[in-house]
This record gives sequence, structure tokens and C-alpha cells, in this order.
Amino acid sequence: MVKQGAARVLYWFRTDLRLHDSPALQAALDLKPAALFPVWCWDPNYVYKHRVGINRFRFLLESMQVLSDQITNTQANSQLLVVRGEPTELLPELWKRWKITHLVIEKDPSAYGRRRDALIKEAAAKSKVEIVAVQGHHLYDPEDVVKRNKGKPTMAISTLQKIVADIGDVPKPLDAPKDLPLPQPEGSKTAKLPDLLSELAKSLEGLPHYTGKGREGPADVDLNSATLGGQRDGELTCYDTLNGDASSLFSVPTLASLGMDASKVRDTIKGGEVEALKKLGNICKDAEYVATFAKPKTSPGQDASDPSTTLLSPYLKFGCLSVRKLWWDAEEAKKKYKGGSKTAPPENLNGQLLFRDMYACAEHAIGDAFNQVRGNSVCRYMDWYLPTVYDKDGQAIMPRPPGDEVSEARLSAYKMGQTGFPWIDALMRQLRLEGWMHHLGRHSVAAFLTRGQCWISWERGAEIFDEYLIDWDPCSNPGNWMWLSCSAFFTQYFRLYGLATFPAKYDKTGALVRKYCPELSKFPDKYIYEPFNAPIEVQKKAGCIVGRDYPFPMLDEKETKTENMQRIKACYQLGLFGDSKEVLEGKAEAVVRKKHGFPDRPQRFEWKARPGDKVPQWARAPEHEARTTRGAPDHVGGQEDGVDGDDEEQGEQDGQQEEDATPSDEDDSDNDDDKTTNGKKRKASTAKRGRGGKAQKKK
Ligand SMILES: Cc1cc2nc3c(=O)[nH]c(=O)nc-3n(C[C@H](O)[C@H](O)[C@H](O)COP(=O)(O)OP(=O)(O)OC[C@H]3O[C@@H](n4cnc5c(N)ncnc54)[C@H](O)[C@@H]3O)c2cc1C
Repeated sequence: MVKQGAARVLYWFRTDLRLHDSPALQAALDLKPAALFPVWCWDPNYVYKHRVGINRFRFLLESMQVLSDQITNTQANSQLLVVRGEPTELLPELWKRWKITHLVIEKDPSAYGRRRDALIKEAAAKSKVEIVAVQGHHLYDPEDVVKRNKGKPTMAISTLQKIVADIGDVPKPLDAPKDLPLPQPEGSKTAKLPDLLSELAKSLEGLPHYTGKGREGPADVDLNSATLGGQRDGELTCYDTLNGDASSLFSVPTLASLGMDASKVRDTIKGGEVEALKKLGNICKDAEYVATFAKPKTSPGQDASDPSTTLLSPYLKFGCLSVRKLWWDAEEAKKKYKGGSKTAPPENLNGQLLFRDMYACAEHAIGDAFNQVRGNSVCRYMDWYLPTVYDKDGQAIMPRPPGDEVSEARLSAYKMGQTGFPWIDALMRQLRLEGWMHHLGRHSVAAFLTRGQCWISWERGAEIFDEYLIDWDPCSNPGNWMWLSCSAFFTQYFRLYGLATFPAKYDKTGALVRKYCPELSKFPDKYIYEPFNAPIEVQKKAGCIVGRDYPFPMLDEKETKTENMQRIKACYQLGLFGDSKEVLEGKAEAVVRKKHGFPDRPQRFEWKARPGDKVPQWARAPEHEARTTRGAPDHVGGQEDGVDGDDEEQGEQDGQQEEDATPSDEDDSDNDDDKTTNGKKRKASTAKRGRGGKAQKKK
């Protein structure tokens, strides 16, 4: 037991880049430390081995810089101390040389974080450094929730709601500290920041800087991919020193030192605690917006500069914003609205935060397998194309060996926003450029890639999101992908998104498409979501010939939807899950295909080039190059066709019920069709759940 006032605390920042409402930081200060070292460890596992695109790095570096400034604003002679190296190797050196008595962390609930922290704990125990780990990243501690759920994952929002009702209220937020102890080496007489930094740097002399051990990241990470701007084009120099250059000791690395060119991305979403609190303040000032917030009524058609939802997810992801503060500020705002809140969980703002907790608790119970199909006990098995491939020891093979060429071409076209479906392409380009997408946009692209059209494994989609989303989260990302692919959480696979009908409900003019697919910007509203249906004269007038200036649709929406619907139904009937014997032994695909006679590779979607057409990007697989003409898709140049008809009715006839899921934002937002193909209104049950048609807009 360290004497009061004798504690020397290393505070290790990870997903808590803030000073306000940080229960872990408060726990550090409660130790009344003689010295406090606010450390960020620039982990090569993240830089080399993880899929992190330029936008997330930019946001993270900005947030780190803002945190460092916030620390300096609170204690003029302190700052964030950024060291570069593997935490498991570097932290033990720091606590030895800085005579650390306590390591304080906010609990990282993810499977990866828990594994890393277990190693750190082991090392700390050997060095007699006490570890204090405090939950602050979620409303409730996932460990506690899972324990109360008897070790089971929370697969429905109602399950979580029941459990947390027993736990009690979300803790009230704490103020930011008014003062912080100095990061002072033992016995140091100096209290001035530049001198302290020099002394700290001196104390680390002799330690080797990170040399790139384990540099090999997942080779399929496409950071250099071309079309919309490569992401890494320079050399990575951030590990050339252990604690930054002599002129900027322990400083935050720059994007350039990651080999990235900041001019290649938009910085619409600025990082850091200050911006987060400003945004939250503005949102909560608008009591009506908060009190009437209903997720299904928000619009995916608005971009990141004017989002219909809060766009706070990047700040929650990196902990620039405390989720508890958001919870309570929203509660306060609702009280200020006449008559109080008009909406309730799960569709209101607080309900959205419960979804975040639900996925965290589910991930906590499942562990590493949550991010994949194989071994994942809650994930239904479907015979997706391009699944993760495993070696005989059950290890995922990286990079993934190529799968069938049609699916590979489709996946790459999808990633680049070149599918030939403007709604999907606009969303995917927005994702690459801005690092964010509205929730219902995520619904559209996730359903399209998986059960809707491409029948490609949700694991591939989750990887793309991992690479490009700023708010990528190890629990919410796989959880939502499973939801959208009807692999877990949600089972109403007969509910789909029309690739033209769904966006047209929110924005008939196609503003998002015009912004992110400028080649289509001159198309009249009528064809903005289906330019391939525009007569050639209209295409010429718009200055964009489909097949030459913008790709043909890479598949037939209607055909794939019908085929996939049968397929998913068959998989549901078979009832295999990620931990079924057949899946673990790698035999499930053969079982499904044999039983139902599905082809083991996609039917090729044939199209015919018209004179002057270019071969679209998606079709440029080597085998295709040699061919010049193909069968024409029957809807090119054809009539407008409402493709999403009677899915719901079919599902209901089939007696498909949602299992463990409860009515939620997703339930309503999945309901993209107001009428059937023949114009008939939906059944009353569906109509009741449908939106009023008008999208909610933040003032
Ligand atoms: C396929 C797919 C992948 C997704 N991947 C991620 C991810 O990696 N990281 C992530 O934070 N969210 C993810 N989401 C959930 C959701 O789309 C985003 O949280 C939301 O769009 C963020 O925008 P916002 O802050 O404006 O949300 P708001 O609607 O303003 O909601 C406020 C907050 O609630 C939380 N939230 C809302 N909806 C969800 C949800 N369905 N699941 C979990 N948390 C939610 C977020 O923290 C969000 O910031 C994904 C959704 C889908 C369909």
C-alpha cells in the first residue's frame, strides 16, 4: 500500500481522450498523486496491423492534440506524453524509469483490449505496480451486465433494458479537474514543462525505438487504393524516435509521419473534446430536436455538414465525449421542452446509446469471435461468398485468398463506389471521403452487400467500414453488420431496401448523389437514382453516358433479391450457427449448397456494351477483358420499376417472426416500402410501424 501523497501515477489514455467526466482520471486523482504522467502509447499494432484509414488517423491525431492542449490548459507544465512503441514492451520500461506506483486506465471492454490489458496487468504485478481500471466508455459496465445476464450476450435491447433497470441510473457526469499534478521525475527540482520533458526524455535514453517488428499488416488493407485518392503514399517515420524529435519531445505524431497526405481528405468532422462539447451544447440547446428525436424519422440523405442525427459517434468512439454526459444532457434538454419528451427508447437519443451498450455487452460475452462468423455462437451461418478463410489450425488466412472473381469484382466496385447504383455509390464515396455515413445509409449499403444483392459475407463489409469509418467500433460494427445481414439480432430478412425507392423517400432530388457522384449531377430528378433507365438523349444532355462515364449496374437488383431471399430462407431452415460442427469443420458451405442446389459461385450478370461504352470498373476481371459483348440487362433503358414489392407479406406468410429482437430504430427504418409492386398498400401492421414520410431535421 502506497502512502497517501506518495503515489506516482501513470495515466494511460486510450479511448478516453477527454478531461470532463472521466471516472478513471478521477480515480487517478483520488490517489492524490505526487506526480501524474498522462501517457499515450502510439501502438504499432494499431498503425501497422489494424485497418485504419486516413480519416480515422486524422481525427485521432487531432483529438490527441486537443487533449494535450486541454492538459496544458489545466496544468501549464504538463501535456500528453506520447511515446511510440508496443505498450506491452514500453509501459514496463516507463514505470521502471519513472518510479510509477499506479497504472490507471479506463477499462477497454473489447476482446482485443482485454487481452492486451491482461498482459499489461501481468507485467505490472511482477513490477509491483498497482493497476486501477475503471469503466467509463459505456453507460454501464459490460462486465457487470454480462454477469447479471448469466454470462450470455445481450441480443435484444429489451434484455439490456431489463438488466440496467436493476442496476439503476446511469452515473451523473463529473466535472473536468481544475488542476493536475506535474509529470515530475523522482527527485527532480524542476517544474517547468520544457525542462520536465528533457528530464523525462533523458530517463528513457538507451531504450531502443520501435523498429517495425510485426510491420506486416493485413495485406488486403487497401490504404493505397487508387480511384478516390490513395491513403498512404509517403514513408512511415513516426517510429524513428521513441519520444518524438528533440524539438518537440513527446509530441503528437503528424499525419505526414504516417506517410499520409492530409490534403487528400475532408476535415468536415473535426476531432477533440472541445469540438465534441461544442456540438453537444448546440444539440441540447435545441430542446425540441432532442425531445422529438426519433431515429427512424431522421434522413440518410443529408451529409456530414448538416446531419439529421447528432454525428457524435466519432467523439464517443475515442472518448472525446463522455457517453454519460450525453445521456444526462439529453435528459435535461428533454425536460426543457414543453410537455417533456415526445419519444422514448429505443428510438430516442438515449435509446441510441442503449444500442451502443447492447452491442458492447454482446461482444463482451462472445469475445473475439464476435467479429467473424466462425465460432460465433450468435451468428447464423449463411453460405456467403468471400467468407473468411481459415487454415487447418483454425487461424484466419491473411491476406484472404481470392474468392470467385465475380464477387471479388463486385466487392471492389462496392468499396470504390462504382456499383452503378447511385445511392450505394454516393454513400460509399461519402464513407471514403468523410469517414462517416448516416445510420440508414449504413443500413442500405450493408443490406446491399449481403442478403440484399451481392450475397457477400458481412465480414468483408465490416472490414471496409473498419478501414474508413472514423467511429469504427469493435462491438457496434460487427454487431450492426450481423443485424443488417440478418445473421444475428434481427431476423426479418424479407424486409429490404429499394436502391431507388428507399432514398427517394427521403430526397427525391438526390442531393447526396449529386454531391458524391458529380458525374451524375446533371441528371433530372426522375433518373437520379436510376440513370441506367434514362433514355440515351437524357444521358447525353446530362453529359454522362451510363457504361462510359458512370458504370452500368453491376447486378440485377430484382434478380439478386429474389435469389437471395430463397437462399436466406434455406439457411434459416438449416439453422446452422457459427459454432455449429459443420461450420467449425469447414463443411457448412457444401451442406447448404448440396441440400438446396444453390450455385457455388454467383451467376454472372451479363450486360452488353453499346457502341462507345467503356467496360465498367466492376467488370474488369482478367477473364472479362477478352470479351467484348455480353447479354444486355433487361432493365437498361427500360421502364422505371418498383422492385421491392411484397417481401413483407411473403415473410409473414412464411410465419417468420422476429426472435429475440424488439421494435427498435432498425425495425422501423428497415421498412422502406410503403407499397407493393402492384401499388397495393402494405398491411396495416406494417403501415402502423411506417414513418410519417417527413424526415426529422436538426435545426
Ligand atoms: C452496418 C453498420 C455498421 C455500424 N458500425 C458502427 C461503428 O463501427 N461504430 C459506431 O459507433 N456505430 C456504428 N453503427 C451504428 C450507427 O450507424 C452509428 O452509431 C450512427 O450512425 C452514428 O451517427 P450519430 O452519432 O449521428 O448517431 P445518433 O443517431 O445521433 O446516435 C447517437 C449515438 O448513439 C449510438 N448509436 C446509435 N445507433 C447505434 C447503433 N445502431 N449501434 C450502436 N450504437 C448506436 C452512437 O454512439 C451514436 O453516436 C453501424 C451501423 C450499421 C448499420
